[in-house]
Amino acid sequence: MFPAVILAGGQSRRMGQDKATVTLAGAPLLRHVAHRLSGQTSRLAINAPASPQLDAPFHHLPDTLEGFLGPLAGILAAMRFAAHLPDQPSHVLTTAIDTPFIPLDLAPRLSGALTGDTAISVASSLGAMHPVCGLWPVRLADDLEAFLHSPEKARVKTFLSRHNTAAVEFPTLMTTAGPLDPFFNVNTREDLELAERYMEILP
Ligand SMILES: Nc1nc2c(ncn2[C@@H]2O[C@H](COP(=O)(O)OP(=O)(O)OP(=O)(O)O)[C@@H](O)[C@H]2O)c(=O)[nH]1
Ligand SMILES: [Mg+2]
Repeated sequence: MFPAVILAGGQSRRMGQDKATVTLAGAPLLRHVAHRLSGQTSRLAINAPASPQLDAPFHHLPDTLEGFLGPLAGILAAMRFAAHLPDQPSHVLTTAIDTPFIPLDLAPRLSGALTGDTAISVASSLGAMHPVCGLWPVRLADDLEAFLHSPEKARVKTFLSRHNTAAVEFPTLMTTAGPLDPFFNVNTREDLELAERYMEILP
């Protein structure tokens, strides 16, 4: 199993409140993501500017580069964290704070795609890639840091295009209200209301 880092280093501008602390079905979003990752990872950390005021027993990782450089800055912090772990994992899993329905088989399926020359494995659903949800080789940390200093910097997809990347397609979740994208993204208050309704009807 690989370590995992929940990326919560964004500014939550659309939500207007730090998404790590937003409550869904009576629990912070962070709890939902951590719950869905439990059993899939060797250890869990959260990437955020400040340690969330939650009773979370997770390791806290601030970005290693300043200036809100986007999700890749969090992915770099995740790689640097993994590189210092005693078991020296080859890869680190990342996922966003605002996706409370992520697949329960996320890590094994992403890791199953790491064959041959494939360096990075990222999630996809309904034909769309979710580039912040992936398995990243720890050895690419210096390359990523150099990329973050280049003019193209922030775009995750540009970084992915520089490496052999596998996109792993995940099926929709079946609910009584129809299919639900497992990577449904809670960015706004309206998304949060929708997520509340989905929580009630998830099997
Ligand atoms: N470490 C780090 N993570 C980021 C940064 N920007 C976004 N992220 C993370 O990337 C994921 C996707 O972010 P978005 O939902 O697009 O952006 P957000 O900043 O959370 O919210 P908005 O401000 O409303 O766009 C989330 O897990 C964010 O926490 C950043 O500058 N640094
Ligand atoms: Mg988002």
